[in-house]
Amino acid sequence: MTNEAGCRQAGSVWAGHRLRTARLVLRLATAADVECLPPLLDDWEVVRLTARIPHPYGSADAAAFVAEQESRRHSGQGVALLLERTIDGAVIGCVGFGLDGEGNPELGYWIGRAYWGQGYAVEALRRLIRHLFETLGFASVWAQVHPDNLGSKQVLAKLGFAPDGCGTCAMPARGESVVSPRFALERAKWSAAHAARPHLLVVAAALVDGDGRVLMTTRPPGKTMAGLWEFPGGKVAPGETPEQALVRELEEELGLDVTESCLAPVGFASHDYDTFHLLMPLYVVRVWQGTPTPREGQSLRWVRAARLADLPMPPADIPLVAVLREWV
Ligand SMILES: Nc1nc2c([nH]c(=O)n2[C@@H]2O[C@H](COP(=O)(O)OP(=O)(O)OP(=O)(O)O)[C@@H](O)[C@H]2O)c(=O)[nH]1
Repeated sequence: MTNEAGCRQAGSVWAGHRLRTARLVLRLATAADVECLPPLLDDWEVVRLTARIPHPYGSADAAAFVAEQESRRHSGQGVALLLERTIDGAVIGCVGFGLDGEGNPELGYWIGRAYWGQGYAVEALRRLIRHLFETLGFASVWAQVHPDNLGSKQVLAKLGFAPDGCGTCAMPARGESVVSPRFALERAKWSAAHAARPHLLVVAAALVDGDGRVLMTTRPPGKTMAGLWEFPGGKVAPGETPEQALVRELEEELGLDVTESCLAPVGFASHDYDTFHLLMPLYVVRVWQGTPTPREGQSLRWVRAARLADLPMPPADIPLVAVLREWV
């Protein structure tokens, strides 16, 4: 766990973890990623304020990056994780860290230009930071950004980082060094904010038809995780029982009439999203009045239980797929 200087080694603590967020999987790069990196990184606007990404950027640079990251990870210098979108498997950017001389992680990140302004950097870094503090036990993390990189400063502010002086930042790929502001986040501050995240009670239904297929719906445009496939349902309102909430939600979302007596609880999701903890009982429903009609712009699909795992879904739903296989 520690190197000769007494520092924790990144390679010895990063055993290939894949981290999930609401919309992303954070994973190590492999040789199969070499072709997807140049379309994202051969873009001056993306790389001009970064320290080490060459410009122009081609397949040879991507292959060198993948090889270098493997050796950095194994030698305990740092870890880079590509951001893969759950909905379509597209690689959209990268987050990572390198250990400084005192063994503290310094964060780095970039997002492909087509994916700017959608909260992906904050979402991915929030997950990485949580892993660094909660699982790997680091005491603080820091980052240094080019003075002109306003977007990057905003990302760090949203994550709770505070200014922490200035330092000279070598930018070998740009052929210069720049005096840049530093930002830091201590574990105690992060822990207090994280502990204050709310619990959310949501209720969901697996509507099962006569052929044993389950009705899945996409999250409507404009909602969090839009486009991912989920079980119909929604938040339990104050004063409602979960069953009452489900009867209401199925009528609002799908125009279906179910009575509470038709609802059979079969399991629940307890998922710690980075900004709230979800508790979601799942009910199997086999009897209803009406034809499922998308009333909120969602898509509908009847899916065999054995094929549910093929759909991109919120991370909380993944364990429920196995539960449903036993019931359907
Ligand atoms: N309905 C539903 N929500 C889910 C599932 N999985 C999952 O993580 N969630 C999460 O649970 C929360 C439900 O919120 P929602 O926006 O659907 O609730 P709602 O219909 O009451 O929406 P509203 O607050 O816009 O009125 C969201 O954060 C959603 O991402 C699922 O399978 N079904």
